[in-house]
Amino acid sequence: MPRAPEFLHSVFMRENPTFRQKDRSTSPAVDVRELQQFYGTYEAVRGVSFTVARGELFALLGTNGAGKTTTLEVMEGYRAPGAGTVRVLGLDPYRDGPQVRRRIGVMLQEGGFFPELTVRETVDCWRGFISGARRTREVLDQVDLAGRAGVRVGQLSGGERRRLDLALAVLNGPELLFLDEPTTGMDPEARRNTWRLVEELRANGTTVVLTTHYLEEAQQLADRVAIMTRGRIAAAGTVADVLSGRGATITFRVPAGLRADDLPALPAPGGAPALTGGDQGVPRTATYAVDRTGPALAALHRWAAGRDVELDGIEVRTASLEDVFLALAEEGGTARAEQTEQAGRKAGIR
Ligand SMILES: Nc1ncnc2c1ncn2[C@@H]1O[C@H](COP(=O)(O)OP(=O)(O)OP(=O)(O)O)[C@@H](O)[C@H]1O
Repeated sequence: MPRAPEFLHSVFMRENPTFRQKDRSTSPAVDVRELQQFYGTYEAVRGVSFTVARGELFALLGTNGAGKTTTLEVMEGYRAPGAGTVRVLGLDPYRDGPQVRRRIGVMLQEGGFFPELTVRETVDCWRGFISGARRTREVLDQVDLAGRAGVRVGQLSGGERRRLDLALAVLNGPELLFLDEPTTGMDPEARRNTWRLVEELRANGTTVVLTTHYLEEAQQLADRVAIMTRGRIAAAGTVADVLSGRGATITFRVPAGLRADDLPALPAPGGAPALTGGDQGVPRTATYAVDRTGPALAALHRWAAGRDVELDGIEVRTASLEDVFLALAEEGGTARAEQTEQAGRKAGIR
């Protein structure tokens, strides 16, 4: 037997199908299905699907021109989907724009500010557009700009401007925050402070969707990531999911007096190591790329014990997000070729 509030809730939901459809608590924060987006005839986003759960921090990664910002702009309601469906907090962000915008915060790649206004005046000015906005002082404290409140925006550093962008994005106390490359232009300390702030927001229940070029940022912050290349999602999941099965490298200094032929073939793709160094005082180093570290290390230790040699400087390094990112970028065409193509297109069409 349901208790009274649950019972009333279930009756209300049954009698109000429209409300049920927009139920805030059960629908994912973001639900993107088979999204396609075109610029003229160019298909910038080619059938992308993912969901972001409430309270999750989701990072969209990818090479330049992969389609991250375009996907973000559809989620933010700035563009109608070319094909497919997008739901944000259970609503259609394009059709239900005003309703959605009240509940989300958006930090664009480049915010437009009036350089003559001070930081405080800028925030006050934005507060005028928002009902129930948070207090200026509170928001400036949160982004560590309270000490710069009286400074003209034109005199802020690049990193400080990004923090002002962030202040404006969280002014309405959003349930869902979109951050497009939030730490670009920040020094390492400011970047870490921003990570702390984003972690605090998430700890307080805010859902965060971010794009970033800093892979350690995604590795540090994200519950789940999706890596886009050329308009498609090439890998997605937790960082551990994305790294799983991506292998590792085993490196050690080649013992003195041994030739390349003396080194063992390990259970690894190709079996043989890559050799580096060996002249001008640089020690000769062997590196094996292996799928599974256990059998490869066991074989290496058997070989070393049999020859009575030391494996000096041995290091086992599992694949990082950067390794996976670069491998995927190469699979989708080299990142460099892609960037050149994008630059040409941007120059011609934008
Ligand atoms: N207004 C536009 N007109 C024409 N092409 C565009 C336009 N905006 C984006 N594009 C193209 O669409 C593709 C995806 O661009 P998008 O900005 O979404 O990529 P991105 O992954 O965010 O890249 P970056 O990391 O460089 O910001 C690119 O090839 C880009 O050149």
